[in-house]
Amino acid sequence: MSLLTVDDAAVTFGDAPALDHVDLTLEPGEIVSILGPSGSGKSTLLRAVAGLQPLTAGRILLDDADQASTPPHRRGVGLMFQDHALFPTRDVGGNVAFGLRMHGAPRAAAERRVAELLGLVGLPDAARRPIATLSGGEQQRVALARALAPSPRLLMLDEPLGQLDRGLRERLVQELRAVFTRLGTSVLAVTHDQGEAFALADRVVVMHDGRIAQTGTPQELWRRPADEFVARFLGFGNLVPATASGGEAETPWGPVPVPKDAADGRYLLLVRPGGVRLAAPEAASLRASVTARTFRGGPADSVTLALDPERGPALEATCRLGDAPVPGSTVAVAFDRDEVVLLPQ
Ligand SMILES: Nc1ncnc2c1ncn2[C@@H]1O[C@H](COP(=O)(O)OP(=O)(O)OP(=O)(O)O)[C@@H](O)[C@H]1O
Repeated sequence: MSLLTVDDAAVTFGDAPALDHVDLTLEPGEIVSILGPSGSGKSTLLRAVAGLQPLTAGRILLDDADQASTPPHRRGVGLMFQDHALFPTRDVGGNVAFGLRMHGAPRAAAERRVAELLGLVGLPDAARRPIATLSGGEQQRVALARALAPSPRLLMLDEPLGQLDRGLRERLVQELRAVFTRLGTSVLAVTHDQGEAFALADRVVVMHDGRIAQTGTPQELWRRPADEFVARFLGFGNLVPATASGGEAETPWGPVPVPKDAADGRYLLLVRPGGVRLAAPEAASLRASVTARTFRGGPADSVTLALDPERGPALEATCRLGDAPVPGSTVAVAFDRDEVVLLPQ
């Protein structure tokens, strides 16, 4: 039995659909990220599940029970928003205990739970600290402890790390995943940041104009974006129209090898930057000049190259720093079949 079932859910403001007949399930213990650009309907979906946004059509089920007549506070879901609004006049412990006391937990039990949660989020001795003395990252952890305290059956996060700087976000997202995995918490998290979605979730749902464009594990989305929108949203740019026939495609760059099992026909062809290889001039038929190179770092000492080929649109390639040609030089380019994806036109 799925924990959450969104069944053909629609929300319309005026005549514009904010949620356009969306189907989604979430299993117990699963962490799902909703990823999409601004205005794609992410928050509307979250608010609908929480009961804060009525549906125009369709159903929300939790543990198979239709929630149409269940008010938000009886749905057993926890919410943590970007603007996490801690109570400034209560100390850390008072903030974390808030939901517990609301649910009628006795004081001693609430205090034990607060101590347990503050330990879990890495602030074991902070219960009596005033909110004003906390850094942004510490406030975020307190907000998380507060949302987790009543043990919601589903925890929903709306851009939970949106206001923090990049380094802190990357660290916190790993901590969040570790905490959720340890507790077995079921999570639905909204973000417009691909890195955050990939680092946090077991499964990512990409939204576009109120619809689900693609659902899959981070690896599946990265390996096989379903269409041009998803590919571009994930940052892929090497896209050209192509006609495939017999394991090869005719493209503006010339012939490109395509997956062996691809049916003949017309496609939009994507080459991931890692599949644009710098080759010996005699081994490749496409020459390109290097227009820029950007050091990305990481364990592979990776560099991104901007290439201007003799035919076809600009190309992006990645290589190791030690192998990277300097801007202004001419290289020969070959395409790696395994890094080519054929998308519908
Ligand atoms: N209360 C409202 N009244 C009218 N239109 C709304 C309302 N709430 C959302 N919308 C519209 O619905 C669409 C989806 O909005 P939503 O906030 O769900 O998008 P989002 O993906 O969460 O965007 P963001 O990342 O900017 O928060 C947008 O076009 C938005 O303008």
